[in-house]
Amino acid sequence: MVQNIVFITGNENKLKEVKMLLAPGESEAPVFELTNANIDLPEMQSGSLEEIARIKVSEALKHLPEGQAVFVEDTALCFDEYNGLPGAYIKWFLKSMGPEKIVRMLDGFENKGAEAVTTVAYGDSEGKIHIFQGRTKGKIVEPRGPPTFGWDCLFEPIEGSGGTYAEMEKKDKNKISQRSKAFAQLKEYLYTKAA
Ligand SMILES: O=c1[nH]c(=O)c2ncn([C@@H]3O[C@H](COP(=O)(O)OP(=O)(O)OP(=O)(O)O)[C@@H](O)[C@H]3O)c2[nH]1
Ligand SMILES: [Mg+2]
Repeated sequence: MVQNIVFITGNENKLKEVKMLLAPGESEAPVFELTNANIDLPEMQSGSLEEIARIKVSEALKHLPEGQAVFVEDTALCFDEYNGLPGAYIKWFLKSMGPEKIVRMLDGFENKGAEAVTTVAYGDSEGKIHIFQGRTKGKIVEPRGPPTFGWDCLFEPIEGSGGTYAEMEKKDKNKISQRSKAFAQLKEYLYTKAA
């Protein structure tokens, strides 16, 4: 039976990527159907990315009928020189400063290293929570590429071919991004559980 799973997010760019990442492969029979709900969930902030995602999905479960499977994700951008900050707070830094000033936060530091982290929390039909996490290392650079998605224009992944996320085709970003690594684990879990 094809199970329905709801992805709760207010972020159109995330939704676009996640739809691509969870699409069944050519030889795969779909085991779940993905729908989306834009519910503005309260986001508890914490130093623990896992705890943020866990609480976020618990909030989501409160809005849904019992037995509905759901997932959320929370994405952080962690600077090496800041010992992991801004982390999950990057959203608020972006909102108040914009990408240009975020780059200036590393002026005076030689090490521009950063790590993008996506943490997925999946609440299954029994309300049990499963956590999956993907990480991609890179560096913070002067903005390059269209400023359409958060900090995409200032993050240059090491695994890529030298471009920022914003300069990459979606399909290429999806080969190496922290989000693709986290969702590959969720997909694997959903497919093996159904087997
Ligand atoms: O350049 C980017 N490439 C990415 O791959 C990416 N993923 C997330 N973000 C941004 O980082 C903050 C995360 O906050 P966040 O995880 O709470 O997201 P959100 O509040 O926008 O959506 P949601 O919580 O409703 O799902 C938000 O400012 C997002 O726009 C990204 N920026
Ligand atoms: Mg959010």
